[in-house]
Amino acid sequence: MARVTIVGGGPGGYEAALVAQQLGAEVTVVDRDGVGGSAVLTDCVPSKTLIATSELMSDMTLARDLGINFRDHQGDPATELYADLGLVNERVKALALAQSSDIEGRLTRRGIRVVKGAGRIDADKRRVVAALPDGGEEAIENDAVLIATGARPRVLPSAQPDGERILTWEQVYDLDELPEHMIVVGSGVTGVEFANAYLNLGARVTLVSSRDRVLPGEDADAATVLQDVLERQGMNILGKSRMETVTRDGDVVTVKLTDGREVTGSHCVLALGSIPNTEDLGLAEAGIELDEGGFIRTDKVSRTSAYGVYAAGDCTGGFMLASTAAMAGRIAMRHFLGDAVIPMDLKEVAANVFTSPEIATVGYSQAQVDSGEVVADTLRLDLKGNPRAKMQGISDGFVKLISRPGTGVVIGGVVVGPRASELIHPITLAVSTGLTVDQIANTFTVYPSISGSTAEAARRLHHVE
Ligand SMILES: Cc1cc2nc3c(=O)[nH]c(=O)nc-3n(C[C@H](O)[C@H](O)[C@H](O)COP(=O)(O)OP(=O)(O)OC[C@H]3O[C@@H](n4cnc5c(N)ncnc54)[C@H](O)[C@@H]3O)c2cc1C
Ligand SMILES: NC(=O)c1ccc[n+]([C@@H]2O[C@H](COP(=O)([O-])OP(=O)(O)OC[C@H]3O[C@@H](n4cnc5c(N)ncnc54)[C@H](O)[C@@H]3O)[C@@H](O)[C@H]2O)c1
Repeated sequence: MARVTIVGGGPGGYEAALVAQQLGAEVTVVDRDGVGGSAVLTDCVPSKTLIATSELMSDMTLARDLGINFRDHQGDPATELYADLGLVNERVKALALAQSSDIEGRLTRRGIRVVKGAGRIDADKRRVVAALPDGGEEAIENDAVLIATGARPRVLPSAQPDGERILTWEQVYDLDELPEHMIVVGSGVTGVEFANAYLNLGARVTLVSSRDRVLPGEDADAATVLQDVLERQGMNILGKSRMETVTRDGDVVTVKLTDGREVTGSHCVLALGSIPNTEDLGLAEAGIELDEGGFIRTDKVSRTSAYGVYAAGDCTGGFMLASTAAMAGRIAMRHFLGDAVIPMDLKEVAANVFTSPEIATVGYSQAQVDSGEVVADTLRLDLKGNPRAKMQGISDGFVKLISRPGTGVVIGGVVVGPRASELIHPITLAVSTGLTVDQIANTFTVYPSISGSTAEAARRLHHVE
């Protein structure tokens, strides 16, 4: 029986473990901080649970537009909603811990051994050494190793988190009161999601964005729509602003920008990107190549430069998502254990920014079309003309389709709107299976529905010969 050791129990590691066990291997997962990884314990799951509450707050704030008012027990109008952040965060942490223990239970029920400890590859690659919490060590012999150790928040010497008012995204769940004024530094996906969540929860929010618009890596039209909505709702977005230092004096946090300006608030979240957990793993000694950012270099079937050693997930960089981590881990195990392998195609990855509105994307981007990297037709259809959107009071958002000229094969798409994360699926299916705009256009959609706009966009891309 082939023996596989997986170092890291996040989505990259635990999904691989399940596949390897299914394919007949004897599997050990060595995990340091809790099965489920950062995805479940500190990043993806807690942030999306917090956002679920913040979305509800935002919907309730908009209820008046749809004819709903609130009144108190005496029948007097009540207008003020507030979030009890202590309760919200208790729910967030409980849900994350429960999910971690569900996953661990699933692994152990399948006969996968979980070792709590920090793993590293021995100079002899056939062995992983786990440093155990009691100070002891365990050497685990194996035929293949998967490294899936993830990444952690990037911090700077000039902006040291104190866990109370200057926070990484992992530390925000210990807040028991809503910050009066939250300053979010960094306007990538993490920064924008937190800025939007705290705004919806009722905090004053300033977002320090180093570029001229938020979400520099996303579709420019989508980022512009989101930025307009956030500013309309009162967020102070400081564009082209780089944080130099963050300091705290009592209850006041000061963010100093490189141009000398200063912003003061009650709290600050640092969302400056991630660095890979690739130190102290014995990688260099095992002949495993890293790139200049410290990420493990892998090929499309998750092989590293060392025979028998695979890597998956955030420690390899690229598209840093739970879904891609899980897929890379599964691919590694299928490859090693001789099952049919379909190499990872990043053009088929659907991703979502969980803001209000959400931004979901798949495939080639408008930027790639505009730069000439890919030749395509693009069409953007705003949701404000959609009957369901009108009924629901949705005025911001659009569907964008990107298709090959001539054949009409769909190669990309963007949806901006409520639950865009769900609406992107048919477009993802089209991209991965090569459907044409005409096939989408000729598929029934429910009337009235937001997805009617996807079909309508496809109809508008039809070429009459
Ligand atoms: C705030 C935030 C929100 C996010 N939201 C989403 C989202 O909504 N959707 C999405 O798809 N992605 C999201 N992501 C990205 C997603 O969380 C990551 O891509 C995902 O966690 C990567 O999984 P992984 O298995 O590579 O690593 P991780 O989840 O980081 O797991 C790695 C595990 O390895 C362990 N480990 C590290 N070193 C060792 C060692 N030496 N020995 C043993 N164990 C070790 C760690 O303790 C951890 O348990 C978000 C990221 C952030 C920061
Ligand atoms: N919904 C999701 O799926 C989700 C949510 C969060 C994160 N993620 C993933 O995690 C990965 C990382 O995203 P991220 O947003 O954490 O990191 P990022 O690297 O994309 O963004 C960090 C931002 O911080 C800015 N920055 C750095 N130093 C700064 C300074 N001194 N002053 C001002 N700005 C500064 C950078 O310019 C950059 O725009 C992404 O690949 C993303 O896909 C996914």
